[in-house]
Amino acid sequence: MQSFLSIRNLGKKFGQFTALEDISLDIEQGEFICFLGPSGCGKTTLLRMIAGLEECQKGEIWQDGKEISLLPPEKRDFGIVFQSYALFPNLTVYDNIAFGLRNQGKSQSDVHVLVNEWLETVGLPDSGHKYPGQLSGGQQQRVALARALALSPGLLLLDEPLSALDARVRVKLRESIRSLQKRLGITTVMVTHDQEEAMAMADRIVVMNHGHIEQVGTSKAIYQKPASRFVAEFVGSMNFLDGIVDHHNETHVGDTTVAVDPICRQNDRVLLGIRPEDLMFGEGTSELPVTVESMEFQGTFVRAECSPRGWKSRKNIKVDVPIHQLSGLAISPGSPSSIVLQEQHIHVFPPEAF
Ligand SMILES: Nc1ncnc2c1ncn2[C@@H]1O[C@H](COP(=O)(O)OP(=O)(O)OP(=O)(O)O)[C@@H](O)[C@H]1O
Repeated sequence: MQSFLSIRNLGKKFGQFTALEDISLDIEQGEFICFLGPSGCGKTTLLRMIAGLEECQKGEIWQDGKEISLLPPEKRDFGIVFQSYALFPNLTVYDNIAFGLRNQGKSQSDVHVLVNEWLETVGLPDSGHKYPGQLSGGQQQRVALARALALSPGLLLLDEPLSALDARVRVKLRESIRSLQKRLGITTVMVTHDQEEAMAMADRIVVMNHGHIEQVGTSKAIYQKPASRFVAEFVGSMNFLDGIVDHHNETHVGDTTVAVDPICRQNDRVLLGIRPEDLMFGEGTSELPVTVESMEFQGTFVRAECSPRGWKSRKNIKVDVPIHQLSGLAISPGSPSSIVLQEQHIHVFPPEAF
C-alpha cells in the first residue's frame, strides 16, 4: 500500500550549494515525524519543499496518492505553524482563526461554531476577543495551531514551533500538541534541533546531517541502535574508544580485552561506542583502570569524567552513576578506580566512522 506522504529522491541546490541530496522517505497516515539535526542540515528546506514554499528541483513528492511536487502551496493540503507565531497582529484571536474559514466560504454561523470549538480545544476559550500582543508566546502558538487545524488539513507541518518558548511552556505545549495530534489522527511533520523534544514527541525520527538522512527510526531505535557515529553523538551522549583487533580476532582497548565482534574493522582498527549510563565502576572481565578526574552533580545522577590509567594520549571517558548508587562506591576526584566495558552495551561502528 502507498504511504500517505512519499518523498522520492528529492534534491535541492541553492546556487552551487547542495542543501538536500537524494532524500527518500515514506510517512504513514497518522504518524508524527520529527526532522532532527544540527543547524544547516536541511530540515527546514525539506519541510518547505513539502509545503511548496521551496521549488522542487529534483525528485518527487506524493501526498495521499497525488503527485504534488510542482503544485503551488495554495493547491496543497496542509496547515503550517512557524517558530515566529506569524499571527495577524491587527486581528483578534477570533478573527485570526476565522480568517481562513471565511476564505473557504464558510457561513458566519459555521465560522462561529468552528472558531469557538478550536478555542476550546487549544485551551483558550475566553481569549477570542484578545489581540495576539496580549497573549504569551505559548498562547500565541496555541492560536497558530488552532488557525492551522481549523481548516482540517490532511497534513500538519510544524517548523520549530516550540523553539521560541521557555522550557516549562515548551514541555507543556509539546504534550498538548502530541495528544491533540493523536486525537485528530493527523499526519504531522515537525522540524526540531532539540533531540529531547523529538524523542518525546515523534513516532519516528528522521536524523539529518549535511543534506542527507543518517537514520530513520523510533526514538528507542535511534537511541539504542544508532546507525552512525553522527547519530550516536547527536542523540544522547556517547564515549568513543579506539579498539585494536589482533590476529585472533580479539579486540583490545588499551590493555583491556573487550568481548565484541569487530564486524566492521578496518585493517586492525575498530571504533567502539558506549553511553555514559552504560558504564559502571567496579570489577569484572573487560575492566579498564581509570582515574576519576572530576564529578558533576546532575540531579538524578552524577557524571564522572575519568581518564584511563597508563595511556600515552589523554582520553576523557564519561560515566553516569545513578545518585542512589553513589554512596556504595568509593569514588572521588583524584581516586583510582576501574570501569567495566560490558559487551551488550558496546556499539561497533563501521569503518567510515574513523
Ligand atoms: N534561500 C536560500 N538561499 C541560499 N541558501 C539557503 C537558502 N535557504 C537555506 N539555505 C542553506 O541551506 C542549508 C540548509 O538550510 P535549512 O534552513 O534547511 O537548515 P536547517 O537544518 O533547518 O537549519 P536551522 O535549524 O538553522 O534552521 C543551510 O546551509 C542554509 O544556509
